Amino acid sequence: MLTYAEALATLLKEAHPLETERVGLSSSLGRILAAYVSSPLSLPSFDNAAMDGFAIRAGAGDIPSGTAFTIAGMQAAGDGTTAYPGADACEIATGARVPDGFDTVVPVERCERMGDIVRLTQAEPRGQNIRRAGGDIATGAPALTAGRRIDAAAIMLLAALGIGDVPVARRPRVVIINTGSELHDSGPLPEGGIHDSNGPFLEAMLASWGVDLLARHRVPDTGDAFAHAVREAMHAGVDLIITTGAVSAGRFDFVPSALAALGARECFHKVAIRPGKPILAARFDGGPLVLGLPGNPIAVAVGHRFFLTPVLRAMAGLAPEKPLRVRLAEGHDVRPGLQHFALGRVEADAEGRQVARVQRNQAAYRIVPFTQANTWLTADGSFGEVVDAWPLDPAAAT
Ligand SMILES: Nc1nc2c(c(=O)[nH]1)N[C@H]1C(S)=C(S)[C@@H](COP(=O)(O)OP(=O)(O)OC[C@H]3O[C@@H](n4cnc5c(N)ncnc54)[C@H](O)[C@@H]3O)O[C@H]1N2
Ligand code: MOO
Ligand SMILES: [Mg+2]
Repeated sequence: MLTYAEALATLLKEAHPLETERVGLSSSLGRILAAYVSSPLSLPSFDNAAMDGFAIRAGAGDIPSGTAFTIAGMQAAGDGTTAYPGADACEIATGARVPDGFDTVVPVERCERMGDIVRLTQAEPRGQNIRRAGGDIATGAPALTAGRRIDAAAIMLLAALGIGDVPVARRPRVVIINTGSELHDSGPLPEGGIHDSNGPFLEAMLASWGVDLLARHRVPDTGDAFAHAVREAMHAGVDLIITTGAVSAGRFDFVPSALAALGARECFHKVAIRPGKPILAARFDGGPLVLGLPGNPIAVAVGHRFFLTPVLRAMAGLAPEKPLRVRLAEGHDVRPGLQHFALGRVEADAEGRQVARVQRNQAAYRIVPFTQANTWLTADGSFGEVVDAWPLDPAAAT
């Protein structure tokens, strides 16, 4: 049986970066920047007043209190370059261009105006209250790095730089296929039925990552129904099919054979991990990649976090994630020979140091501990002094 590292390496060979597309700024939120953005202009692009008051031509040194100037005009925000030949002062608004040769802005609170004369009521250091051109970012300087998930802050900077559209990674076209005759939506259940939790979970996680979800099918435990859903997904031009259930050792575990019958090339089936051991990956040459997750919900959560997320990152052109190494508060014995993924919490201990605790009473089928965890902890063999910690929600990872 493959180790996790071997299985992941095999899988990532099949996950190629998707093409880049350009999107308008207003539809770029949440997208992953596909290329480095350097600043096309300097910000601010001209020297402008930081305060409402008077622009002064102070000349050499600071301006003593009581100095008076004749006001030659008014410079409003948005006015172009206006020269004030021979003048030493003009009224100015916050954000307005500082006229050439003027070198200080005195706020209205620090002077008094009589007609077209303004007199300083306090000494004013030269050069005050001017936002210098390029003071925020210079032309050609790095603005945003490739791989950045575009958030509102990035949009503020891109808009300030006058950038109207950005290169982003194309979103993968994904189809989810949940298998199980026992599965039902919310509401009353027939005898033996259960509510489908894998489907809504995967749909939510993929929405927060940002994919183009073409469909979510639920199929009964027959290979034909499953094959029909796979064929429909392939006609729709899907990049990635995620299935849940029917990959283990039972009579109704038809996914491996159904995919083989459809011509998929199996990349691996069963990995030395827990939860998630029966996981499967297959590839339709020239077609989609298939990730066959086990049916147990926590195995689906592990499959999503440690197999699907690395695939989504590779398709978005992102480098593999790096976990945080943290100290374990207490030991946690596990079955040797398997790589374990345990739900946990990373918190500051009494001394304020990051420490990890494994969630108690978690099992491959229990869902409640998942809602109380804030991290996944991984270790091959027993959990010793330190473990690797991964944020629960990969969209939050950088
Ligand atoms: N003899 C063996 N039995 C099992 C083994 C094994 O090695 N030998 N592996 C166990 C492990 S580990 C897992 S994980 C499960 C995975 O089995 P399948 O992938 O075949 O999944 P199913 O049998 O279809 O379902 C398992 C379990 O999960 C429930 N389920 C399925 N889909 C959903 C869904 N969408 N929402 C909520 N719950 C779902 C299903 O009702 C079953 O209870 O196999 C073990 N068995
Ligand atoms: O893969 Mo499992 O260990 O039951 O979820
Ligand atoms: Mg089964």
